[in-house]
Amino acid sequence: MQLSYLSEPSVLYNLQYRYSQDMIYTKAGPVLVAVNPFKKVALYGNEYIKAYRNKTMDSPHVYAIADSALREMKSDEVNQSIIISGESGAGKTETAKIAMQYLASLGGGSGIEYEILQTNPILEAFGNAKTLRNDNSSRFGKLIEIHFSTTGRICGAMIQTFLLEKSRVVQCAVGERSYHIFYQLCAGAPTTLREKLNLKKVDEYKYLKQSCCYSIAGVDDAEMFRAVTEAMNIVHISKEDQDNVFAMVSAVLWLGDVSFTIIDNENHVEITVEEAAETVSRLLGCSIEDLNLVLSKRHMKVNNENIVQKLTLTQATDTRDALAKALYASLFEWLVEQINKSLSVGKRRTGRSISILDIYGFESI
Ligand SMILES: Nc1ncnc2c1ncn2[C@@H]1O[C@H](COP(=O)(O)OP(=O)(O)OP(=O)(O)O)[C@@H](O)[C@H]1O
Repeated sequence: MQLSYLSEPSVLYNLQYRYSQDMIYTKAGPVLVAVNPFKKVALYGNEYIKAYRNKTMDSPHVYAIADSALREMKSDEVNQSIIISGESGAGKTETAKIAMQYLASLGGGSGIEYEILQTNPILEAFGNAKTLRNDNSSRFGKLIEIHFSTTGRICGAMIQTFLLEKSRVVQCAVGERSYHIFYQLCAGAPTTLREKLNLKKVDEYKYLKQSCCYSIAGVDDAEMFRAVTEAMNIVHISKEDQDNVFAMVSAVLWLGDVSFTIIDNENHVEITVEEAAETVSRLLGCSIEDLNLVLSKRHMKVNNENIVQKLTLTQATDTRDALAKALYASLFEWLVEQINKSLSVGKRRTGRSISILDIYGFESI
């Protein structure tokens, strides 16, 4: 904002110069430009929060943006929105979390702010994956609406998610991973759960094997699994529901291993009754016959008549993958629903809100 001559080279030079001094934030009118440092920078924490709250610090920062949203919400009595945009790996999700931390710190007190922050590990486990650009890439868009009471305290929140990348569940490029939760569950499930869900090692599942990538440098999936279950406890997802969630995650993995046997010379198939089919039907709570019916036959209604068409190998494989994607997407939606119930504002919704939009990056090469 202080540049005398505004041109692309001078803007870029200044961004680069500031970046080299670890000044990753620059102000351009009401817009904050954040350049991903890809390392820990000493710009966050209680001291900084205090300084921005007391206005003893005024250099460009996400805290300053969150602070003005909070102030304007209170003084003008108008709801505020913070829109975070940028390409994949730019730092949107981290920036959204930093803004949430500031709001939680200033508007906290009831304890609900801690629950709101704990939704991050859950949504990241089920909706983030390692891509070639970003080890923790959000594969969905998120809008979080944080509600404040008339006294300016956080009283609840509502999360909306958009466009989860379902195809990743069944197909994944070499060097990338599917959703973190698959690896976390296999690495961190305690023995009893492991036996109940008949869990194998990650490199034994067809869906996970195709990308030849099982771990992320510096990330302990078993430890992350414990963090996710802890976060689920905090947002009041019962132990029984958690077990059901993990049963569905395991069912999706095992679905990828369900194979078919050709039964005639027109390439029609039936499900092969072996460990994969048995495990899937047990975890889903249906019989193998029902699973076979769903995966190897198509039911149609023509002129009020029910017609059953046998599927070929390719069609049955596509149906199996579609079921895996639909199961996973429903599970993700269900989780968001449970989180929203736990954070529900309900009758406490008396004041205003600040929304943070973190919409996922576009891969431009
Ligand atoms: N302020 C920051 N300080 C330190 N590291 C950061 C910061 N912002 C981002 N990073 C690093 O960059 C990585 C990618 O950031 P992030 O996941 O927020 O990107 P994104 O824009 O949300 O990407 P996608 O669209 O793929 O989800 C983070 O995992 C973290 O390592």
